[in-house]
Amino acid sequence: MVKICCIGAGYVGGPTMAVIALKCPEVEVVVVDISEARIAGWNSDRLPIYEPGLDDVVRQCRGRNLFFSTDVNRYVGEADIVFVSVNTPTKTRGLGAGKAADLTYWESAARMIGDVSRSDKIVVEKSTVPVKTAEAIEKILAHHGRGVRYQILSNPEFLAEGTAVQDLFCPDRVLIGGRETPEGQAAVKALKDVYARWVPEDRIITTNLWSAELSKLAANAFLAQRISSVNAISALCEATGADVAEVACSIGKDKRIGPRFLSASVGFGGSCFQKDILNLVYICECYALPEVAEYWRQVIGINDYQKSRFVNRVVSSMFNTVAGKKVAVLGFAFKKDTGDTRETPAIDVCRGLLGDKAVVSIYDPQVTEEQVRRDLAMKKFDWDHPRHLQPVGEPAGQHVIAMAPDAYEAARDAHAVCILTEWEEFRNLDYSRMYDAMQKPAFVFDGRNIVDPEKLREIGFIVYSIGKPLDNWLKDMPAVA
Ligand SMILES: NC(=O)c1ccc[n+]([C@@H]2O[C@H](COP(=O)([O-])OP(=O)(O)OC[C@H]3O[C@@H](n4cnc5c(N)ncnc54)[C@H](O)[C@@H]3O)[C@@H](O)[C@H]2O)c1
Ligand SMILES: O=c1ccn([C@@H]2O[C@H](COP(=O)(O)OP(=O)(O)O[C@H]3O[C@H](CO)[C@@H](O)[C@H](O)[C@H]3O)[C@@H](O)[C@H]2O)c(=O)[nH]1
Repeated sequence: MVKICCIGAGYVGGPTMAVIALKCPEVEVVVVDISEARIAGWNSDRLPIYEPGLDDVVRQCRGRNLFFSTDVNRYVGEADIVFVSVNTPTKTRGLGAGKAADLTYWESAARMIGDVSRSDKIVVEKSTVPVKTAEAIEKILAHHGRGVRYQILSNPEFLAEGTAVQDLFCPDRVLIGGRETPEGQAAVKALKDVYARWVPEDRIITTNLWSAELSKLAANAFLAQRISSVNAISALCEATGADVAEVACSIGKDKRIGPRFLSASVGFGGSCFQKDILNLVYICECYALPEVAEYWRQVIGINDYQKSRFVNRVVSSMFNTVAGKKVAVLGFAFKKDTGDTRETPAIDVCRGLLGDKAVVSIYDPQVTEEQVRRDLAMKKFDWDHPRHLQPVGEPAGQHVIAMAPDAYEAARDAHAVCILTEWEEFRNLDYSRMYDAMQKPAFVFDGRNIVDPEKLREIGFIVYSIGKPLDNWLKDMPAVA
């Protein structure tokens, strides 16, 4: 029986291994983690991450050929194939701070593999890493000696949260990079055989190691660039009276552009886009390519601009002050169908509102009060460390932040509603009921373009929707930072 062990039971390690276990019943899959709480969660009825369809997959194979354990040494030692899916945060100190990937967890996992291995292993990079990381891990393992032979593969993950199970069942492609030696190619084949159990062969791409590593960073940079492009156009739409949805629809009809991933928003969030672009920027700088670095940095620049532009709209529309005013925030997760709040635009928007002394009332169907308080207290990039190692600052005060049990409670007595996550339930709220319970004039700031501005205006709201023709009220109040 082939034995697989995955180091890191997070958003990637957990779902990916669950699907491998489901599709390959003859393979034993063990997911290990240094976090006892995470592993306890995976072994319980309430999984540590919310992902549609995941409960069902885990239920089918946990205890059969899927196991979760904190006994890292034992299961790594026994495995034929070791996936490494640990955190690769952005460095906050020292060389490359604010850009470079912090490979502390990665390196400690590599050293541990070297320490406990007594049999040959294929080591698979699942984490997103800088180009040439495979060379670093080869060096670490080579120096451990003991006659154990290792093959390093790059097999980056492309799943998106909220659709992880679907993405894993039916990926656009699986990418496997390996050394161009007979041993390297044999390792590539061994991993390919695992995926080939359910992924059509023509979707399994094999490349050299560096192409695979770079493809992951490039894919995320391209995706994020699309969002920054449409968001940049959204600002111009507001200035000119064009409608960003109509522009996106028109340009998306061009097959060379395509219709997906063109929704203007309050900004992209999530654990990957910003981090991976910063990583790319740093690599470009290291290879003396400052123009290329600057090009990609601007994708993040526009994203930051979009978030602050949104806050400025809110504050300027409400007579340039939100001090003491209740503002309802609907949605805190970085996108719908996930409870993940890593790098969510809601953090920056809430901080901006709190900076202007608003009283913020938040409702999100999947995010807890504890998580919101941690997020608002944490410094930039600190969220990307294992939870029990995250440094947390002074939590935001009880009097300025409150969690509401539902959207109506959040909006009661509020001056404004800000929609920051595109949860389906926010499309179908009874906005008349909400309006009746709010202060007047009542505002809706739709950061996801999910409500019909005309219908809301009929109710009486003053409405701002990203990239849509502006309400007369807003035209008179330019949002200047
Ligand atoms: N989240 C995504 O959608 C996504 C998608 C593709 C790629 N990635 C990449 O995958 C990697 C993991 O991301 P994630 O979202 O799963 O992170 P995560 O924080 O959810 O999970 C990482 C886990 O690794 C554990 N860990 C860290 N060091 C360890 C060690 N030495 N031994 C054992 N366990 C250790 C942590 O406790 C944590 O549970 C990152 O490089 C990320 O960029 C993430
Ligand atoms: O048209 C769009 C599409 C997305 N977003 C936002 O962009 C962010 C990222 O969304 P998405 O890419 O769907 O989710 P992630 O889980 O962050 O997935 C991305 O990051 C992963 C981690 O590297 C990759 O594996 C995936 O392929 C890549 O899509 C979210 O805040 C979305 O709301 C928009 O604003 N407009």
